[in-house]
Amino acid sequence: MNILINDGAHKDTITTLKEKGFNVIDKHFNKEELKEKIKEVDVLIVRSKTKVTKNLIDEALKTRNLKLILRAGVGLDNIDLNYAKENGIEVHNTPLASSRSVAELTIGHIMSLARHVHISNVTMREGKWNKKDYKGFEVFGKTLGIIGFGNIGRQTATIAQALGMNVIYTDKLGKRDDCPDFKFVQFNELLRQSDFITLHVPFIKDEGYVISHNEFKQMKDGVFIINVARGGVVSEEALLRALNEGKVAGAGIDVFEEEPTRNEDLINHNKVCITPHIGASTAEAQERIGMELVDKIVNFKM
Ligand SMILES: NC(=O)c1ccc[n+]([C@@H]2O[C@H](COP(=O)([O-])OP(=O)(O)OC[C@H]3O[C@@H](n4cnc5c(N)ncnc54)[C@H](O)[C@@H]3O)[C@@H](O)[C@H]2O)c1
Ligand SMILES: O=C(O)CC[C@@H](O)C(=O)O
Repeated sequence: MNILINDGAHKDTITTLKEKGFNVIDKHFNKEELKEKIKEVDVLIVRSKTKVTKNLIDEALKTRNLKLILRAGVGLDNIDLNYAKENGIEVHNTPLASSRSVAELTIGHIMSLARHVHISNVTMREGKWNKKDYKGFEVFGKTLGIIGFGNIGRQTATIAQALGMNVIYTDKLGKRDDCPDFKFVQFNELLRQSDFITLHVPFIKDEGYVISHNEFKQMKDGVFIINVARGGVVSEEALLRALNEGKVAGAGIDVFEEEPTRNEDLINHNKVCITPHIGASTAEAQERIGMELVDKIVNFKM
């Protein structure tokens, strides 16, 4: 069986797959190259970089070798899921393997914003000692509003609660009966009550932004926004305006409407703590993801 790992994988994943007798191609093919390569592949493994579009699937269908697409991670927005399934190609992700890592990055952004860590790193390297400008605040007692109370949202809630934050959440599926420690509120109520708002929802193209101009208007003055979910769930244009008008005091952003982002206004904004889509980029998450991929391949019935 030919397995193409197009966006890299943990070294143990590759070794284990080879030991089990699979032919592993651990190499990145760009969009054009992949159109050819996909014809000889049985299993395609991708992270977020490779876009598995209808066109790419059409190329695969010319030989019908491709039977399984594995997303080494959670979000399936880079894969044309319906088209793959309609054509008998199975698609799976690794839904739990990175939740803790993404939640920890969320808390990292919160702490950085509260204490100016991100901007101190910039100004100190410019030779400045801006001690007076960097009076922060404790997160203890502050209200964290979580939009999307799935795997990552709930992990974030647990850590935030341990820090003494008052956690409220909303979810399109409503109140979760298995989470009695956390208070469910309606979406608009969460916008009004929160000091920090963090999103942990999937990007669904047809649904558009979850947070845009109208939602910013309803928030507290001086609110902080964290988006480690997906570019496209928060409007970058609306966020920049809210930051510049002072409505939003700071933002922690790991994901962008276009990646790699070229949004210089966002990248260079003093009130933005920024990371290059590294939510799942920890040794532990990648190892767990890798082992889950191996299990899925070994148990896949060709
Ligand atoms: N930054 C990263 O590296 C990174 C890593 C992993 C996942 N992610 C992103 O995080 C997202 C969430 O991951 P998860 O594992 O928690 O997913 P999940 O499916 O466990 O939870 C998502 C929750 O959001 C809810 N939801 C969906 N749309 C909503 C909306 N508009 N308003 C309110 N609730 C809504 C769902 O009902 C669900 O409970 C993923 O879809 C992915 O895009 C990012
Ligand atoms: O591939 C990555 O590193 C990002 C993964 C992350 O966004 C996910 O949805 O799992």
